[in-house]
Amino acid sequence: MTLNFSHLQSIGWTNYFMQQLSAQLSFDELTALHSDEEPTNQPYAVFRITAIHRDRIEAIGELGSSNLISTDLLCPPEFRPTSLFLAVGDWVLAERAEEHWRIKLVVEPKSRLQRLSVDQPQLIAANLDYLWIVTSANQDFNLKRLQRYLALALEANIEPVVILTKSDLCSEAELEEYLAQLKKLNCHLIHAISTLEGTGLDTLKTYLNSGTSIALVGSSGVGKSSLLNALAGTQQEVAGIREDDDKGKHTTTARQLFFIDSADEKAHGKVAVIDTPGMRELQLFNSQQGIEETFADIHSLAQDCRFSDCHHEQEPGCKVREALENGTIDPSDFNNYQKLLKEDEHIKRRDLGSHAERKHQRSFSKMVKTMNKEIW
Ligand SMILES: Nc1nc2c(ncn2[C@@H]2O[C@H](COP(=O)(O)OP(=O)(O)OP(=O)(O)O)[C@@H](O)[C@H]2O)c(=O)[nH]1
Ligand SMILES: [Zn+2]
Repeated sequence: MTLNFSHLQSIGWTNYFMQQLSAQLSFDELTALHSDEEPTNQPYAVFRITAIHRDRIEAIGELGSSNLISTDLLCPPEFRPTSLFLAVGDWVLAERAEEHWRIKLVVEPKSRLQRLSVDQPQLIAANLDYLWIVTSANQDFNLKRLQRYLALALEANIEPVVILTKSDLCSEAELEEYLAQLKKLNCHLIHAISTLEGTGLDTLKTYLNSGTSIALVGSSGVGKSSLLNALAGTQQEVAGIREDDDKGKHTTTARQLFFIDSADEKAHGKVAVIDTPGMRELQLFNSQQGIEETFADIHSLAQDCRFSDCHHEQEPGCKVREALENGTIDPSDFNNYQKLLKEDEHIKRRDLGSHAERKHQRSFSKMVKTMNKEIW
């Protein structure tokens, strides 16, 4: 039989993930996944992680041809600590474990956002199409912080969208000035809105196509939740009904994925949105490429410096210095470029030891899994 992923598609499942999953499974496992069994006997099912709590993982999936259901997944030790191995938005294959479902593998993600939190790498979200970088048209406005978010998105190959909120708080002239500054960023999707006056919301609705996944980042109070509520038309709610019980249905957590109705004509279409209230300080790591893309103009000049290891200080033939002197590049952009790269380099050097250790652990658990498969 052909698998019916129709409900999953409305929450972001695509052929891309099917291909990844097929490549990760053995023939027998694939056959079992496509089995004709009743949902109650189905050995495997695909779920999307919607929340990661200390003691449990919430996910949403489709059993048989039933509607979407929400359930808790069992998390085996090889996926712990979850902050390293699982992210909200990840697709997982789970196997039946009596009346529960246990995570078996993570479908190779299309994109993953990560940061350093209390000196530890932490996955923020996975499989996003857009990162909505939200700032407000008042004292929160800070280009340097936006560049940091931009690097985060570009590093993860997620399309960044800059949203300037609370446009009602400033004059036309001030708004023009804010927008002029934003246009200097290496991001061509920029929108000014006011949820108070309802302006600009229609443009944002064009992003809300069925199956799309969006995360919102920005300082506390810039209006992320207000924006989401305005777009959803209602309070955010978790799609699907819970299979087992009603505990923790709306527990607040830093990492939670909600579904709002899509704005396109497809009935029952959903858009996955992740609000990130916990992300006040964003510490990037492993983000060299994202930083270079964020400052593409400076980076491309740096490629032309006479010395490949040019520090852009007093070296002869430095194209960056030259551009700084003739005003082609902004000194504050240059400072931020240098600062972010230095931070990234510093963390890389400091963490080299522990990262290598983790990589070793991961390849070890992979080896054990392969051995188990062979024994089977
Ligand atoms: N003037 C004006 N105020 C707004 C607008 N949007 C939101 N606000 C106000 O800004 C405040 C913060 O809004 P929230 O939506 O809670 O901000 P947030 O980004 O979700 O904040 P955290 O949840 O702390 O991350 C509230 O008092 C809102 O009423 C707007 O378009 N114009
Ligand atoms: Zn140089």
